[in-house]
Amino acid sequence: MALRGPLFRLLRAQLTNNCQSRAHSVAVLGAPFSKGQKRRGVEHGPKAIRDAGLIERLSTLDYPVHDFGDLSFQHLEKDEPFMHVPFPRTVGRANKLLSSAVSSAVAGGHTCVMLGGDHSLAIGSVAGHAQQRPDLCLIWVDAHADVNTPTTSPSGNLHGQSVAFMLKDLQDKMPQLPGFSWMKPFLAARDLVYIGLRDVDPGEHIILKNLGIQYFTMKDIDRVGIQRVMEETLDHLLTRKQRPIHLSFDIDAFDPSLAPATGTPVNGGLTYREGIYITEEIHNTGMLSVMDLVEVNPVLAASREQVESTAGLAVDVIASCLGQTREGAPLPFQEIPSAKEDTEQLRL
Ligand SMILES: NC(=[NH2+])NCCC[C@H](N)C(=O)O
Ligand SMILES: [Mn+2]
Ligand SMILES: [Mn+2]
Repeated sequence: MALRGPLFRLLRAQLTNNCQSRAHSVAVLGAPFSKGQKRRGVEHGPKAIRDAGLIERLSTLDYPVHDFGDLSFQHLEKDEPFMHVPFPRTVGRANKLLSSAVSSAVAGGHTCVMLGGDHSLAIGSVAGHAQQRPDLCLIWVDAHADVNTPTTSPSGNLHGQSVAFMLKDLQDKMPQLPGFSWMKPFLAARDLVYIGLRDVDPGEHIILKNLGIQYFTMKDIDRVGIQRVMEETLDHLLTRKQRPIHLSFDIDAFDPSLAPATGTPVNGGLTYREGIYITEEIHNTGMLSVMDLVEVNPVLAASREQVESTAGLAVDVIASCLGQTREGAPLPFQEIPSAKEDTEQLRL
């Protein structure tokens, strides 16, 4: 008997899930770093996320999980600002170190989870990923576009400029910053999609429009819904070919009522369900290769509960990227019921 219809789809989904979850081990890499902005505390993000039970949660998902601990970053004493950009050499050096660590994790066959730290770390994380997978595409989930250049940046902070370092199309707008001679821009504007934007600086708006970057603001999500946004995102990035996804997830994409412990909160953010829908859809592509979870700052929380809810949300996002579902875990391969039993169950 040929297998067709809902039963076939169920079995295929279970087999795919099993193949996906067995194909990769997960490498967790902590990046306790805060010099991409001026507030203290975001360097404690990796500890807060681990304390919220990350490793335990990931080990329920049927992957080998390797926690590689935290990288150790140096703060350089002599690090004069470049224009109004603070700590350029410290940020450049930290990202160089992170890029080799991510590159090795990917080369070692792991799906890599980078815990920040501030969002300037995406420079090293995506660059290290691109060393191994030059064909990657980037999904940036954030209230902010982080695509300022040193000239357009209102704050000077490098966590608001990460994407500008990556884009080949912005090369002629980027001065050579001390600390960054190790990297060359590697990303085409068409290989990037933003989701969740609601605080975009004037210079960033011009860059998004001039380069024709695909982006979905919170207003777009209000208008068409998160399902359509994800369909369009994945069509845009994966239709021409299947390729590795880098997800850079800034916790401030969520509404501040859900993620209060962060440095640059903006009202009107993602709901819990929108955020988890994004990560479920990314997991379902089977193409997630590296993810960043950044900007959890326990020091800025008003209470212990706020630290726990923000870090707990980070754990939920990461677990959902790696296959935790809202419909229960897929059955292990051996326990898939026989076709006959299953047909009977479906009839019930
Ligand atoms: N990763 C972040 N939280 N970035 C916030 C950036 C805020 C502002 N656009 C700036 O460039 O300073
Ligand atoms: Mn942000
Ligand atoms: Mn950001």
